[in-house]
Amino acid sequence: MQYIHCLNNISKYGTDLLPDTYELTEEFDKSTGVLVRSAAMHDMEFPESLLAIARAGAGVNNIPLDRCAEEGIVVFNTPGANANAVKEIVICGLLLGSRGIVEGIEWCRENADDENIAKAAEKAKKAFAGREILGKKLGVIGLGAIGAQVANTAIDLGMDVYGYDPYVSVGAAWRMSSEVHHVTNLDDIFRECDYITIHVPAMEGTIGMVDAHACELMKDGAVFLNFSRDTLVANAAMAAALESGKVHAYITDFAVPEVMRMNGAIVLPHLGASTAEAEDNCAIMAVRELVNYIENGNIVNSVNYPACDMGACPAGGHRVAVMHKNVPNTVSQITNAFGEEGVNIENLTNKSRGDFAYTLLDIDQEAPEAAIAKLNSIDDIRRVRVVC
Ligand SMILES: NC(=O)C1=CN([C@@H]2O[C@H](COP(=O)(O)OP(=O)(O)OC[C@H]3O[C@@H](n4cnc5c(N)ncnc54)[C@H](O)[C@@H]3O)[C@@H](O)[C@H]2O)C=CC1
Ligand SMILES: O=C(O)C(=O)COP(=O)(O)O
Repeated sequence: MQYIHCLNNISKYGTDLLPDTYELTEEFDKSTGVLVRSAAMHDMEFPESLLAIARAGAGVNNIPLDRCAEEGIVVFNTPGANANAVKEIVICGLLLGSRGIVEGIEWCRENADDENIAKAAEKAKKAFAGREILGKKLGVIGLGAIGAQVANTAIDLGMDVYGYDPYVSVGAAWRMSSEVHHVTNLDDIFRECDYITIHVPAMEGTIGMVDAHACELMKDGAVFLNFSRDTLVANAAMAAALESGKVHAYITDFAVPEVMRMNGAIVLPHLGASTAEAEDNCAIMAVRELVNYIENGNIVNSVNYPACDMGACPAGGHRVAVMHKNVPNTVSQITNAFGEEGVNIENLTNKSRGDFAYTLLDIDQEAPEAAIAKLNSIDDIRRVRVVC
């Protein structure tokens, strides 16, 4: 039996796909696989039984990726599965930053008991007048699954769109409208655009990238949208920019105390991916990745181990997975360990990613205990698993 622990609510459409040999468990300590959304995992200790963590979503900054790699735990995410949900809320954010919608709603609530509210509204509304997004310049920082969709929809809405992403994938570039202007200097986005939206992961190199310098460059009355992560924006700089009127509105999906104290921030409680469709899509993809890894040793959409796919375990066949450091002489030690026991390797895939590597082998007989013991004794090997 394989035990799966959910650290957050995971859609039933995903967990219903778990085979009969899997059971959802409340006990983290006996889990083979973990399904998670935004639960903080950095301070957690992982049980020896844990093979994989699947993040039903995009951002993995809540998971200690390097420590997981060291402990032979594969971490997956679900690229693109919630991108449409985020795109739609970003479009909503553009409008929230353009029109006095939030203030107008607040005014109506405050005046709910006024019998003459209709007349009062006609008088009050001039305080909530806004501007249109048609023809305005939108800067998109990060043109991955979400950024590319935001750029395309903004083009459809008649905006003039500028995109910046030095690492854009070929797939995302293909999906993006040719009308998106390609920007190679981030400062130009800050300098030129009326609206700016950021869609990059929070990691070394992006944390704090919207700093005092960026705010200083922005056009007077710019609107900044952050549906990616709170840490991308330096809060003190944004607070000052809002205070001075440099930034007209800061629309963010991250309710942190510093932001709650900012005048001019419109704050949502991390709602970007909270649609039924996105939750179902993410859960389905996460469960498929987890089961494919546990059953076949295949790695699809991992963020800390290389991709590796040898198809389904051959019927009646034998497969061994070895997770190891990406250092010289490891693959030969692995093949020797089997060779010395008279085992023939029928298929072998070896892939690396940064400091770690993965070797998946189909062998012609049940893996001999002596070979497995030998592999487990090698320093640079992190985990050896008989898959089937
Ligand atoms: N508010 C919410 O509920 C949600 C928030 N997110 C956040 O949005 C982020 C992006 O999600 P996706 O578009 O699905 O990810 P993605 O991986 O498809 O796209 C990220 C893009 O950022 C680019 N990038 C990386 N470093 C960059 C830099 N320094 N400058 C410019 N571009 C850079 C990459 O090349 C990639 O194209 C996630 O990492 C997550 O933090 C994602 C989903 C839901
Ligand atoms: O996918 C992401 O990166 C998100 O931020 C969505 O987070 P959630 O699954 O709603 O906790």
